[in-house]
Amino acid sequence: MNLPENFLTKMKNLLQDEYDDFVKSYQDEKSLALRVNSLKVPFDDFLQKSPFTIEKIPWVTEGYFYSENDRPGKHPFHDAGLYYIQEPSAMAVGELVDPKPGEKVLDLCAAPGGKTTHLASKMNQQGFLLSNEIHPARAKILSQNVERMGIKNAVVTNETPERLAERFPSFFDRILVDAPCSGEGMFRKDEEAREHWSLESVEHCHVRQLEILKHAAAMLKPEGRLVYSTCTFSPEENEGTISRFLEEHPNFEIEEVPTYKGFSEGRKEWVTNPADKIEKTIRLWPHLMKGEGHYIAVLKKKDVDVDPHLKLAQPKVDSNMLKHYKEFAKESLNFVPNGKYVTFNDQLYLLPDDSLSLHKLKVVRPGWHLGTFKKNRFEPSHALALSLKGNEVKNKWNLPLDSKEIISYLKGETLQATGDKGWYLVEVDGFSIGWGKLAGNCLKNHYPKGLRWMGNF
Ligand SMILES: C[S@@+](CC[C@H](N)C(=O)[O-])C[C@H]1O[C@@H](n2cnc3c(N)ncnc32)[C@H](O)[C@@H]1O
Repeated sequence: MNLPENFLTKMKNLLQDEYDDFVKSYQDEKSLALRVNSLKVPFDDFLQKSPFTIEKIPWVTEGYFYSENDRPGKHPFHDAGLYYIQEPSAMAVGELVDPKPGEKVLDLCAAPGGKTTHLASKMNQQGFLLSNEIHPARAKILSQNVERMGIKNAVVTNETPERLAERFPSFFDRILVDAPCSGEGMFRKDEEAREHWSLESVEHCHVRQLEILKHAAAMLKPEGRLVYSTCTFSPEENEGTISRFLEEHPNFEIEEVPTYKGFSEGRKEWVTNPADKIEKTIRLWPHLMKGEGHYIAVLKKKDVDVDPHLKLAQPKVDSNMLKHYKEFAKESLNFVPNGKYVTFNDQLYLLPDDSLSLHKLKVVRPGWHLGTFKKNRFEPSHALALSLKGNEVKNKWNLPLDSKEIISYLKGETLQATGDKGWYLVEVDGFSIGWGKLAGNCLKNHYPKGLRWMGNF
């Protein structure tokens, strides 16, 4: 593996005796892992049904290593949102954000959604999760992952931290800044990160990180938790960024959090003017644990803010559309999902509790997508299917994991079926995966075209 020369020299100076072990770790295979989505499947059920060879990751409640012979990315359980494939060190971040159901949580740099889907799983569909991504194409991928994992209480935006800070002053209980960084910790798995790296990019990232943190700080409630993480080793972007941030924000302090075997301390001696307790921040090293390089700092806001005047959402909803939706819900579901509805063009959504006005923000997903209006009828969305359980619908069509039909369904083919006419929640081994519409002994396939499997399986 070709590692940048300047990077190696810098690491040698920093790590000294440890350097040889560090460099050797680049010859090891990267660790493969997945995180079980507790919104879709209780852990015990997953362990019983898992088709993979898995082993618990000590530092993550929901995390498991899988073996290199497994292919969890191309599996019906993946499409059903039973797990998210995620780097094992990255899972430590969600554990330390530790959001609780009912809280208001912001993930400011969220795409493609590894950590957002982890936070959502811990929130258990209760509270308000704002997942933001500044790059439009990446924000779309984030939104797709929110959908695949069956998350109901997330809003996805494509905004700058600055514009969000204007809208959400002192609002969130917890904020995650998983900052854009020079990516040194990902060199083992990401060739692009190796190619784009330079000493200048490290400095550039440090400046951008401080800017993002400044806006995050303004959005946190007093006593709230701000978690900062990177996937790089450079002290400038880790202890350096945090020390500088704390200098500029004396109303924040480093919080001590429990760590695990293989986690290391922040390095005071690697920066000038280190913040008090900087050694209580966390470094994850590839030569000391089974995972890539990461840095995590958990901060607490100490001050008491003035009451910010927040503008609650006053969503607009088309009453005709709502009528059709309620008819669909009465015919096809065992309950009517309700709350604050909002219509965007021909789409119907439910806002999470505590939503503020999203007016004039770039919104990719304003909440739980329920469906679309088409010529005086309502068509349920894929997001609705993925977040429903079998006992919540009138009709369901279960396809066993080892059946040919599940692959046919994922390819978009029509299935033979008999039963009452109408919408059926299609399941794989009891887990919702999409919709089908039954008429005349055929289950018409409503698996989204863009997600359909191609080729032979
Ligand atoms: C480390 S990645 C996030 C990974 C994500 N949290 C996950 O777990 O899947 C950092 C993200 O920050 C975004 N970003 C880049 N510049 C930014 C800026 N100025 N403000 C906010 N986010 C930015 C990048 O597009 C990228 O998606």
